[in-house]
Amino acid sequence: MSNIAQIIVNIPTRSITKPFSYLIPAHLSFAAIGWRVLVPFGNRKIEGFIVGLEADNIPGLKSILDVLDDFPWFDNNMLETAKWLSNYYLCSLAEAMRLFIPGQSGIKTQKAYQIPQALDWEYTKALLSNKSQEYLILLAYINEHGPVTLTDLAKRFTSIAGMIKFCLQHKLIVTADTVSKRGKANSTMLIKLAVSREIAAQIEKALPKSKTAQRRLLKALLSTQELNTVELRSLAITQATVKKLAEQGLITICSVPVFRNSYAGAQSLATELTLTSEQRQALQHIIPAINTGAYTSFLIHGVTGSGKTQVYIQAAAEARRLDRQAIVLVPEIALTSQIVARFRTAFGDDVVVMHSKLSVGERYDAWRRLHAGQAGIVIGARSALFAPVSRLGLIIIDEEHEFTYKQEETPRYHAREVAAVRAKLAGATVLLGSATPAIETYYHALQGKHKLLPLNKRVDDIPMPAVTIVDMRQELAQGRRSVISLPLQTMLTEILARKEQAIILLNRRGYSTFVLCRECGHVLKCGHCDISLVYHAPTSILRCHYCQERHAVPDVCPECGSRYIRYFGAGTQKVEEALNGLFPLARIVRMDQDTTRGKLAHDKILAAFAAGSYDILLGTQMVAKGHDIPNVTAVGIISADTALNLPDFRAAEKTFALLTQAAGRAGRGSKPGRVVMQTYNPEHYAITAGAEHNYQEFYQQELSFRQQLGYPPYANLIKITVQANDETIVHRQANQAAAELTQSLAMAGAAIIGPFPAAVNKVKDIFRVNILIKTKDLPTITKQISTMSIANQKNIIIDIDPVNVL
Ligand SMILES: Nc1ncnc2c1ncn2[C@@H]1O[C@H](COP(=O)(O)OP(=O)(O)OP(=O)(O)O)[C@@H](O)[C@H]1O
Ligand SMILES: [Zn+2]
Repeated sequence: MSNIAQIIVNIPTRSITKPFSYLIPAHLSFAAIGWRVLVPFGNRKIEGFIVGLEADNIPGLKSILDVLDDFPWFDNNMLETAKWLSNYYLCSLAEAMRLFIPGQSGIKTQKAYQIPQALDWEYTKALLSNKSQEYLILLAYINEHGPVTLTDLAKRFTSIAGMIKFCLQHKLIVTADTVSKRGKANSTMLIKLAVSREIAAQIEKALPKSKTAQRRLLKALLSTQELNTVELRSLAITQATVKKLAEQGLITICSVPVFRNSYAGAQSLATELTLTSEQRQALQHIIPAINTGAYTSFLIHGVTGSGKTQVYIQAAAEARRLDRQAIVLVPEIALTSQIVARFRTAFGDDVVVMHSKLSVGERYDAWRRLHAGQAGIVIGARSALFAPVSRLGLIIIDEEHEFTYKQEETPRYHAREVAAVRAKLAGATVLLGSATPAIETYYHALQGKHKLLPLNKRVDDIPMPAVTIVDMRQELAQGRRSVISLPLQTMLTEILARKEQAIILLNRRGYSTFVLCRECGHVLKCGHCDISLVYHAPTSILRCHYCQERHAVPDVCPECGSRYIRYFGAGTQKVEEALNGLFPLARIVRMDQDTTRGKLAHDKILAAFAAGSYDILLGTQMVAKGHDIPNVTAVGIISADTALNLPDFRAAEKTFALLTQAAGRAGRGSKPGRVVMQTYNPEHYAITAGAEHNYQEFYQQELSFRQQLGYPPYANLIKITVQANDETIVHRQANQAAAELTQSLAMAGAAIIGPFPAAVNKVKDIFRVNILIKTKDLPTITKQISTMSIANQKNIIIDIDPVNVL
């Protein structure tokens, strides 16, 4: 029989990647893989998860102290998903499993005191004879209630610290830690009669008149069989009364989980809205798939404003009807309060929202409710994928093309890939949704990996907005130097006069994006990062957007001493200034990283804008995402080219998606929408196709480009990044790694590109050099890499299917 458990301890640190061995004591022999346990670790007691079992005889092992739940925390599907993750993304099982473990440890240990077993009370009394009575009272209290915490004692005794010190010194008390789980249980107390009704009735009559509460409780139980906490409260019956009757053996107290299912709300919503014929058709495929209980994956390719959310809600309702749970992933929880609100309207308390602002207790509570099946729908960013739902029936990934679905730290997983694995194990349905699906996803859909469900029209046949492309070279030729072109200015003037609203996008924050000496051409750069400093206007400060360092603006060029220091490139602050100049009466609100630092800042700005408190919402890509505001009839894109010129093979895809999404915010209500796109590349297919809302056109062009260069979806990529604070070392190591890779992978038909310095080759004083591997046989290549020395070097990052290749 296995007597040793391998345990991953739950300490939020990346440095612990290996499990530790602990002895399983006989009375806990039922503890199996997946159980959450309490183990000694250093001089602490902490939470751990059993990941392996073996039978062996290793001397000197510490024992597991206790189990923390009465069920295994990891079910088989969760464990299998973690194993897949560790194989596919080349991380340790511990790192993969940690994804399923909510943040910080869920247990709390507190110092406590108790009386040692062999305390000689006679000796103690003698010892304390010249001390105050308080000492004996204290010891008696600890004896009766121990172990007791210092906090508890401090409430009852004054000058407790001195007494504790004395008692510890003389071994009258010993320390013992108490362990409690954070997060309150979602259960309610239920009271029942423990004796027959006849006996209960007799006792009730025999009770003295003064015991009114006890009589009231018995009477109530005689008439209703059982009472819960709420009913007890309404009868004004206290815990003390309940306890008295329980002690006499007249009643039993049990605890039952609260089950909240607000599915009823969904039905009423379903009847209120008449689905569009396209929504209905999509659901005619999705609903039977959910019912089969076998894995199916769908791609809902729906233009902006086609009502994808409603399809998600109906699909979730079907999963709930079958008593299965749903995971809903959104790109960024702070920007998606609208979808959360719609799910809440439909499902009420059945929805659990996971976000980083939850406290440990709240997070735990959410986890427990999902685990116990008391909540059926979890909405959150990519990490919600690891929610402990044991009856998974549906995974929805909204805006599936978004890059936030890729985690940029170990384990570098992509939510779309992991969702497929989890769903396959659980026999669940996957719904991917987007107006601009990732090239890979659409390609895979055409290959049959996802069933393609198009929503080609906006609800109510609302037309797509009309887009004007403005060639900024022409503007300049006509002597116009403003960041706001004439067509954009005209459009804004018109809609402001009609009391309609506008969204203006510029995906760069700050005032000026670089500062240059006109005399010698020197560009001011961060001392720690190889990137130009951004000028921020209100504080007149230069900031590095990579390490956040601040610099004062120099009076003269640090290179040549010239006074000709000038500012170039426009950020959101500059556009705000220009808009204020052109439209002094318009109410303008800016939303970018600088204005959304506070909690709920995004929500506040968006809610105020949606409520009509502002006329123009200006900001970075966060203004372009998913918002559904009927009075927005105009969208202005200051620079369609911000992402286009980056040396990234996904530059066009990013540009097309952002333009389409941004344009899609216009004209979603009864009034038609218009869009102005400013660009220096008016002929580029990402821009022309974006202006025509023509995904097919973009897809065809982009696919042939990918095919020519052998990029995804025609091959898989692996990015190897070597990092070090010394430039020579980093290059030497990267060259070595590349040589090693070439030698061992060439046979397997992989192409090795590089090493080449990262686009920003130094960040926070760390130099970075990349190597890219292209392969059509990812499993073989990753397996090969896992055996190489680079797989175990701390300063080398291996990124499977990287989203960012820069
Ligand atoms: N069947 C329907 N009848 C009437 N209105 C609907 C219907 N379905 C959805 N709507 C409304 O249409 C609007 C657009 O829907 P939704 O926000 O789901 O679009 P979307 O497809 O997610 O768009 P985007 O990709 O731009 O985020 C919303 O205001 C929604 O309430
Ligand atoms: Zn910096």
